[in-house]
Amino acid sequence: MPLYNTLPQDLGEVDVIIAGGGSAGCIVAGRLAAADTTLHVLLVEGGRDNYNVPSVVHAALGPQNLLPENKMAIFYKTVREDQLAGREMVVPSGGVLGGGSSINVGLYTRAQRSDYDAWDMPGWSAEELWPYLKKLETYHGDGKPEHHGFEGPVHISDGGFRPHKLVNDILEAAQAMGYPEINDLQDLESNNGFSRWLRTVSPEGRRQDSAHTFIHPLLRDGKHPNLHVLVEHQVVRVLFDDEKRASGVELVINRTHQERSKQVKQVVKARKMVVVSAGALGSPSILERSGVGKPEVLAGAGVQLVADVPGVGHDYQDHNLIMTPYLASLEPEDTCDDIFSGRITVEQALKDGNKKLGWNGTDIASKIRPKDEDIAAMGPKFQAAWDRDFKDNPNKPLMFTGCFAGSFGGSPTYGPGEFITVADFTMYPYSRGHMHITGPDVDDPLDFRLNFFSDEDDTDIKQLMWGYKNSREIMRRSAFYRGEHAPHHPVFPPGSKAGLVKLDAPLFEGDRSTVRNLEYSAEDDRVIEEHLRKVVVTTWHSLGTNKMAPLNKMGVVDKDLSVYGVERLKVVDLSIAPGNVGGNTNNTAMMIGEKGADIIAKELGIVLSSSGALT
Ligand SMILES: Cc1cc2nc3c(=O)[nH]c(=O)nc-3n(C[C@H](O)[C@H](O)[C@H](O)COP(=O)(O)OP(=O)(O)OC[C@H]3O[C@@H](n4cnc5c(N)ncnc54)[C@H](O)[C@@H]3O)c2cc1C
Repeated sequence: MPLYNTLPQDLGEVDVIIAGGGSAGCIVAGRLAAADTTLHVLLVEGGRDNYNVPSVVHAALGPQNLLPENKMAIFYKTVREDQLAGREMVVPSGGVLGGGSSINVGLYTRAQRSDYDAWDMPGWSAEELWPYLKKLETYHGDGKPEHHGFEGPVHISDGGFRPHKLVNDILEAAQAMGYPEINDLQDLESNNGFSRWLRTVSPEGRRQDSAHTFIHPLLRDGKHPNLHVLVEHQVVRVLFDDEKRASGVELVINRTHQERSKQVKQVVKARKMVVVSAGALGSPSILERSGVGKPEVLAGAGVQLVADVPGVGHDYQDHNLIMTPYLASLEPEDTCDDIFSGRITVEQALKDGNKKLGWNGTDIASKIRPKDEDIAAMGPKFQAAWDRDFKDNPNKPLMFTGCFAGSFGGSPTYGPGEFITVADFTMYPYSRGHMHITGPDVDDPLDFRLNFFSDEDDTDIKQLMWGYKNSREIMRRSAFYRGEHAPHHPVFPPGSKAGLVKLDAPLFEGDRSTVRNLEYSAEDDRVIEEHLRKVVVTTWHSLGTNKMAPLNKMGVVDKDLSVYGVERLKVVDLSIAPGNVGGNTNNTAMMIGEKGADIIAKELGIVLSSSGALT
């Protein structure tokens, strides 16, 4: 089984090196190694192996992966951001084999048709990407068969558990606000409704991360000695020959996992290609440390220039998220709280075969747009942005609103069924940040800025303000609603008509349409804005830092994912996304992995299987 945490002495040269084993990288490595067993592929992952790790396999234990002591995530820290109430923000990102797909919430969300079309690159229109979207999955949900795949390694299902009473209640509440239930919101076309969300979890309740689906089967079938996986090692930089062809990588032991007494660098050579796949926050740093980037950034970091590609690390994007808890009267068995709070131990849950272990707590979510009167209420600048970018494109949602059954993160002090948490994130924020190196080594500080809420017209904060108000109205129309959990809501002034409440019963008897919308004054809006600056966080959906676009438009890679100015070097991960997508990003990262594998295979003269099956 060629998985190592020490570089074997005889592994000095392979055909293809993939730097970063996350959602996309594992797919590239798995597809290539499976298709041609004479091709020696080395996947280098900074994090540890994830095989059968309980917090990976059981989606309900996912939040444990965000505890720093568990060493499953990389915590990228930003500079102090004044527009975010002076906070230094932290963006956790997958830091283990499988990357984000091993630690994420597991929501199965595809982008919208118009997202890929707007990328405007030959070979990357939604129509051309359909085969890759289908190839990766085995789908167990509703919808039309022509929109899904049924032979791929990644099973998509409800994971074997759903709290139906809660789900139906929220769907009815959303309907009372004008949002219908949509059978399949992941067909690239549907929009402006709620849906019973599926998960990247198998019907048996096992997480479907890229490593368990594309790497571990090959490591264990005895037929793929050509696939080598090196964990707990970081790629410092890509090496080039005199013709600026990528010829190998320089590695170091990852200090998070093993002793590295001194900066001992090791080299592995690549006969054919190097693929950088370290994610939107990891890949730009590898390129810059390799001498590919903006000359001023490289000079400041003491790195010699190889290729002048100013777009590297530029135009960072994410979605803007708020998680807002509400007081609820839920059935304890309908929430995650018992597992999160430790009332049920993992050992007990495993012993009992508790189906909640395969649950991510999120069964209902949406892709939604504001109504005309909401848009007008957000002022002329917002109206102009809407008219320009959304109005004539009904395929484009403004907001994701989803409900998490319990208190996200949990606490032993919370009573069972006492909370529900709403997640709202804006799909297409206008603000852009950046990610750059400040020195040549992996341990040098990074110059990372989210820059949320920095757009000139304040459109981004207005979008999220609408999200807060709109989801509050949906909660107010649910039967379980008992008010707002005050510590995590805006502090409205005394006498405000939008003041927080604590109730003993629902706001309606029988007919939800009797509930009237709250009224917000200008002062209330000011208070919400102040609140949002304090609570907005990453949605863990970093992308766009090595854009696929023409070089003169700050592009870093071309349509074949080749890095400008050098040869034999590709980037295959979410950093290449030139524009944002209307949904959670793991599916897009996996699609990029499939498409990247196909591009590379064609260039190397390898034939990939046309079905989704791995071998
Ligand atoms: C907590 C969390 C929750 C999320 N929830 C969802 C969700 O519910 N649904 C959804 O669709 N999306 C979700 N996402 C987002 C999704 O998982 C990511 O967009 C996706 O994983 C990105 O894939 P990628 O291949 O671009 O990068 P990643 O998966 O991040 O892979 C990059 C890999 O490179 C490694 N690496 C970094 N630097 C180096 C280096 N120098 N050398 C070697 N290796 C390196 C990292 O350890 C990592 O394994 C979530 C993400 C997180 C973190």
